[in-house]
Amino acid sequence: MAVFTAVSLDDLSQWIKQFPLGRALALQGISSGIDNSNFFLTTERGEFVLTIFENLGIKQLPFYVQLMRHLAERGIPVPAPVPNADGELVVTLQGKPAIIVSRLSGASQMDPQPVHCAEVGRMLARMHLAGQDFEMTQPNLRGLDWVGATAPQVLPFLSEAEAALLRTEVAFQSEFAATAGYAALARGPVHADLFRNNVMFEGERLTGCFDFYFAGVDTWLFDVAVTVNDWCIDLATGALDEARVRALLDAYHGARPFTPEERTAWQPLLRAAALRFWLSRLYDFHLPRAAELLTPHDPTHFERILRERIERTAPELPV
Ligand SMILES: Nc1ncnc2c1ncn2[C@@H]1O[C@H](COP(=O)(O)OP(=O)(O)OP(=O)(O)O)[C@@H](O)[C@H]1O
Ligand SMILES: N[C@@H](CCO)C(=O)O
Repeated sequence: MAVFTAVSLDDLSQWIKQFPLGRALALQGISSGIDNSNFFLTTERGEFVLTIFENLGIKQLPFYVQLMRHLAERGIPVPAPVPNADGELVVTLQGKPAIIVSRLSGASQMDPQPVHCAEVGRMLARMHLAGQDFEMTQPNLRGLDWVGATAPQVLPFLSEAEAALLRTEVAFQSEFAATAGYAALARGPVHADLFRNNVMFEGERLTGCFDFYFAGVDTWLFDVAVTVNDWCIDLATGALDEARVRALLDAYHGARPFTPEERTAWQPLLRAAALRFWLSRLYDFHLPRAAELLTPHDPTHFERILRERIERTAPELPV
């Protein structure tokens, strides 16, 4: 159950008046999600999602929320934050930061086919392009600095084989990040967590994506790698499914062509993306937050993906 802060319609009756949404008519807690309290909110003006932030620092929120607004204004199908009468997007509810955003239609596609992967690839490329003139900046807070700081914290909990893999991969990624080829990669705001559960579909049509709370400025290719490592794999083994990889990459390339530097960096970045989620899952598994209420994600899933990417060359980026 992912409603950590209790809110009733009664609690909202005064609070909602600062928004141009009319009266709140219905409020329903959303049970999925592990980081925030989410509610479907029906008002006289339509369907919305109310999010109360449980863990995110107030300092980071403006980047995420303004980025959603920026992308929504440019026609990318992401939840549009609703400003209050003072133009503020983040307001306090029950003593915590909260936002109201538009509700996307559709449902997650947890068994994606090439047609769905193509939609995701096209949308991701459009999102990268639309983010180019976003003025705020915040690094990817799960980037290489975080990897370097977090790996030593989990190492004491690992088997010898796991520890060896982690050490070797962190060293490999640090070396790669110091190359001129890496420095030449295109960068901008990236979603950085575009997994199957963060995208909505109606049939074969993508209706939107959400959960921007790991967004930051990083290489566009890292975002592509994160997305491919979830959308285009056999979940049991972590192996890439060539037809889905091709569909996603071709569609992305059609909207924003890959560069020669990106073609060179593709295999290392697939590994970087696997490492990032292996490490965050290891951290959550071995060092859970005091108030953690839910079962952490399985770290071995991303260990398998990382080993796969090291052992087998993935389909190359299209030319
Ligand atoms: N704008 C939206 N439109 C429709 N549904 C939404 C929207 N935002 C969130 N949801 C629903 O709420 C659920 C939880 O949202 P979200 O994934 O953002 O929460 P979270 O706590 O950050 O989760 P996690 O960290 O596990 O990804 C989603 O699975 C989705 O069903
Ligand atoms: N997508 C992340 C969870 C955080 O959103 C994972 O699968 O580990």
